[in-house]
This record gives sequence, C-alpha cells and structure tokens, in this order.
Amino acid sequence: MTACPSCAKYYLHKVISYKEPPLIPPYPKQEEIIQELLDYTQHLQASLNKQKGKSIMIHDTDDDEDFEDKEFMPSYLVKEKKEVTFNFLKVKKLTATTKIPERQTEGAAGYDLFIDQDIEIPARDRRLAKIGISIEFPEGHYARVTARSGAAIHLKMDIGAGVIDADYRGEIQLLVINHSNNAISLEAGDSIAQLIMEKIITPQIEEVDFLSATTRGEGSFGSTDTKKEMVQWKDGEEFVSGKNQNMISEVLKEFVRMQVASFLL
Ligand SMILES: O=c1ccn([C@H]2C[C@H](O)[C@@H](COP(=O)(O)OP(=O)(O)OP(=O)(O)O)O2)c(=O)[nH]1
Repeated sequence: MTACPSCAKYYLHKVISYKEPPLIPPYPKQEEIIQELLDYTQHLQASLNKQKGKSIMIHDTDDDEDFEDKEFMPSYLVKEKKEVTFNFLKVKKLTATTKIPERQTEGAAGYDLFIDQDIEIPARDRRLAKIGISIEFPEGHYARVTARSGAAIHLKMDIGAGVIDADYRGEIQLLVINHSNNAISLEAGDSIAQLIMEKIITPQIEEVDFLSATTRGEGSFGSTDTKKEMVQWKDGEEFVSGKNQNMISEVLKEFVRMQVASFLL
C-alpha cells in the first residue's frame, strides 16, 4: 500500500507504529541473582572475620573438593582463578599500658600513635620516645612515622627519621626533635605522631652509564622558579638561570653521547 502524502492521518499512524520500541521481557533470574549476591557478601564478611589477614583462594576448579567458597560463589562470577587477600595492619602491644593506634576519621591517612612513657625533651634537643607497640603490615608496603600537625605547630617539635621497614618487628620509637627554647614534657597517652603506610616497590639495581634526557635535567633547588631573586649566583656574579643551565648541559650531554655512539659504530 502506498502512503498518500496528502493524507496526514495515515502517514502519522505509519510513522508511530514503525518507531514503537520493542517490548523487553523482564529478566527471570533477577531476584535469584540479588539473593545470591547478598548471601555471598555475608559469606565474605564471615570469612574476613575468621581469616584475619590470611588469603582466601577463590576459583572454579571442580577437582578442588575442599574449596569451601565454591558453593557460595554466584556462578556468573566464578570465571577464573584469583586470590583475594584481606589486608590488616597487625599491632602487637608490648606493654599493658599502651594504646592501639587510631584513625580519627574515615578519610584519615594516618593512624595516630600514643606515647607509652612520660618523657621530657630538653630545649633544642632530641629524644627517642617509646610507643609500646610493634607492627606488621601488608606485603608491598612500608610505613612512616611523622608529626601530627597540631603538635608540630603548638609544641614547635618535629618527628625525625621515621622509616619503618616491612621486616622490622621491634618496638617503634619516635625521634622527637624539640625546636623550641623550652623543654617539652610529654605524658603517657599523648599523641604527637601518626603512622602512614605507603606502597613501595624495590626493584633490583642496574648500574648504567647514561640516563634518559629530560627537560629538567639536573635542575633542582628552585631551578624552575621564575622570580628574579631566584636566579643562581656564583662567586657574587650572576651567571645563567637554572633552566638555561639545564638546557645547555643537556645539549652538551646529547652531543657527547652522539660522538661516543658514532665512534663505537
Ligand atoms: O623513626 C624511626 C625510624 C626507625 N625505626 C625502626 C624501624 C626501622 O625499620 C628500623 C631501622 O630504621 P632505619 O633503616 O631507618 O635505620 P638505620 O640507621 O638504617 O638502621 P638499620 O641499620 O638497623 O637498618 O628502626 C623506628 O622505630 N623509628
């Protein structure tokens, strides 16, 4: 049948019926899947409480008879073998008086540490303060102890050193540096420092003769500053700004590299 352009009614009807979206049938397993997911979440929570830092293997091999997670795992999630590791910061109390580190808010990066002794740091001096705990953290991490900003500004102190190795099992101590002209008295339970965990990689060292060229080159200590007073001085005389110096040294280095390469070839 040919549509008549003058017959608007028929034409409209034709367009509407042509564009009508197809009916999408309701997905029959929707509720089943939601229930499976809820069961699985509960199961993971229970495993988490039970395992305390150990790994749980989640995989789909039928020959693994004693794999207890299999029955709880929603079928469409069991695709490949994978390991789920639950990360814990393990804290061992070394005294009865010490306090476990605490994060004060959900988003806090640091765990506040509590001193486990009364200690006085003389003016312009430093002392090691005990916190009565040793720790073990997840693989691939190390920790830093650093000052809490409130203590740093009000007491005019800082925390020095601060790197805690992953294999260290001794008591963590705080190197408290007193920058003020008065002695600082700290009491057991005071919190002046925090512990922050950081991911780390420790690749093998490869000794090389050349490093890749960069725009920065060897520039440092304000080399990118543009203010006039930041221009470098040598023997009382202005010479070249850090940026120009970098460019010149990079060009020279590249030239030497090319000469060496052409000599070798
Ligand atoms: O502020 C700090 C710094 C370090 N340590 C502990 C943990 C760390 O793993 C260990 C060794 O620290 P680091 O490696 O910085 O010191 P080192 O001088 O190189 O000593 P070592 O030869 O024992 O590694 O001392 C602390 O308790 N507090």
